[in-house]
Amino acid sequence: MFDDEENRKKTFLGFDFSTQRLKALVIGEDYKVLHEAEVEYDVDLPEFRTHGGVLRGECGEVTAPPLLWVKALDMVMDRLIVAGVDFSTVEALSGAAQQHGSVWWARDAESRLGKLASDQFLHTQLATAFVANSPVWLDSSTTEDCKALEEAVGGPEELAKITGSRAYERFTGSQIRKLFRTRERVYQATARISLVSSFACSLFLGRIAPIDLADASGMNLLDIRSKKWDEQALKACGDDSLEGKLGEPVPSATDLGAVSPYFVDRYGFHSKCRVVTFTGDNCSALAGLRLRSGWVGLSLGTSDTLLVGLPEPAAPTAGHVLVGPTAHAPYMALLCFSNGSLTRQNHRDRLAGHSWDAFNELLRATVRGNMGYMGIYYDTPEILPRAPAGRWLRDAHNRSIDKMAPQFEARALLETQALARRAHAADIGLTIDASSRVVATGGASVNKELLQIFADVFNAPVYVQEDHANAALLGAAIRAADVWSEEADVQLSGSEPKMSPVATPYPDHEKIYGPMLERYWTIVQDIPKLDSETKL
Ligand SMILES: Nc1ncnc2c1ncn2[C@@H]1O[C@H](COP(=O)(O)OP(=O)(O)O)[C@@H](O)[C@H]1O
Ligand SMILES: O=C(CO)[C@@H](O)[C@H](O)COP(=O)(O)O
Repeated sequence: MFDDEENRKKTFLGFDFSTQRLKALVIGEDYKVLHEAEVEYDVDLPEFRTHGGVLRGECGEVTAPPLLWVKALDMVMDRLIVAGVDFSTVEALSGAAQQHGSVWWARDAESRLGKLASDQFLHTQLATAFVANSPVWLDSSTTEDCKALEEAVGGPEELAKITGSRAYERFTGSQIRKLFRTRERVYQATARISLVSSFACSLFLGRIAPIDLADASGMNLLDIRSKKWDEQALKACGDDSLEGKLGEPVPSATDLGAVSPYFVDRYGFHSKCRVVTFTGDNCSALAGLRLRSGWVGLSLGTSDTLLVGLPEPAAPTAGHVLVGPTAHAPYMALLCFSNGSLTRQNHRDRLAGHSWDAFNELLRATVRGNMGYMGIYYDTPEILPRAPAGRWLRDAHNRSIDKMAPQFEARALLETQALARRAHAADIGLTIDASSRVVATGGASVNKELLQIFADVFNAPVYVQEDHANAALLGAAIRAADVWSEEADVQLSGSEPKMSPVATPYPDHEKIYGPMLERYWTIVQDIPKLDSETKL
């Protein structure tokens, strides 16, 4: 280690508080990954009794205990030490988190954050810092609140024009409204409301961190043009205290200050280590992939999402437009499908045991197009299209069937998922042409059989980033590095990400998947209760 401040080794730390696990990674000045660690909630913290990182209620409520995330942070920090991280070299840190979830802080929480004892874990000191479990993005229990919010601002189109989205059950505005309506005492006992991203940031900052503008766009409360809270939407979701509980949102590239003394004393961070605004995981993935025009990001995490950078805001009829996380992407479009990796994993377990290799063997036992068998599998209520949990299977004549052989089920699940992603992307006007490429990331992006299906269905080559399979996590560290470099006026050698093609479409893709794309819409029409007022 050098004594000279300028020549000191410089590293950047990123976190991803995602649905199923907390991941952390350290990059060097060249943005190459030096160390990594993760904590899987279900496995490493079984005392919280989560399944897939969440707790499910009987009427579509899905929550997570915020203390789970705090304890996971205690654990991941220790795992980073074991991995050999020297925290004194970290110049800046930032993070990503699952979007839309809200954290409800008790009155004395902020003062506690400011005077944490460094000889104790965070989770023992913050055990009573929260007044409620956190509703998360899988929650679908707020249909009534969505309707009221849309009515209050003049209808769904008007809400989409202002906030970038029609009302969605999982968005924070309707979640806040529900808590205000059904648990008013808890609402009144709440000093501040954070998103999961700003909550996680607060732990490092030692005070409640401001909400990031990109992630704030997933609340149905922010005017995405003026970048201020929308008064009508706030009024529809809470009382006069709501604006104060949320605080003023800030751009994603904001240096919020130095890391709290707790981390300096306990882990040996430099006292000047900067904390950069934490953002939503999809926003962070867009930043980590550094998407160019014509490229479509495909995040295959617990949810599947499609991400595209936009030069200007828009009012989508479906999906979302968010304030962008970087100067290169002033706005971004996001399509989210709730039945992603966890649904694939459930059916893998059912059809092939606990092995992806065995599942891929099943896929290889069938042909592309699956002899006409198709299947929509919603283990959890779906967001796009808005639909209840259920299963809709079809034979080659489009007749409804109850079951099919395991190899046909395996391919039907994956092909119909990819067709749905393409169909809904086309529905919001996303065109795929000869210059398009799909850039895949997230846990399932290591599965080449799956990526081949996406290449054929999208008629575009699928690339993955060579540096790391998790762009949200890498994006968090890169954002920290970019903000630090700008402020310190120090050029870092971090280069453009290296992308490798992993799947290219076969010449007969259109013949096979063109008709299936049309059949997808006919199956969707058979799914009951699709109107916006029906409870999921
Ligand atoms: N080889 C694979 N094929 C398909 N899916 C995989 C494979 N390996 C891991 N996954 C899936 O990746 C998911 C986790 O992805 P990740 O991006 O970490 O999710 P999240 O960020 O939402 O917690 C798991 O649900 C798992 O099923
Ligand atoms: O709700 C959304 C996006 O609108 C989800 O994409 C969450 O942000 C969860 O992300 P993953 O844990 O699946 O990456």
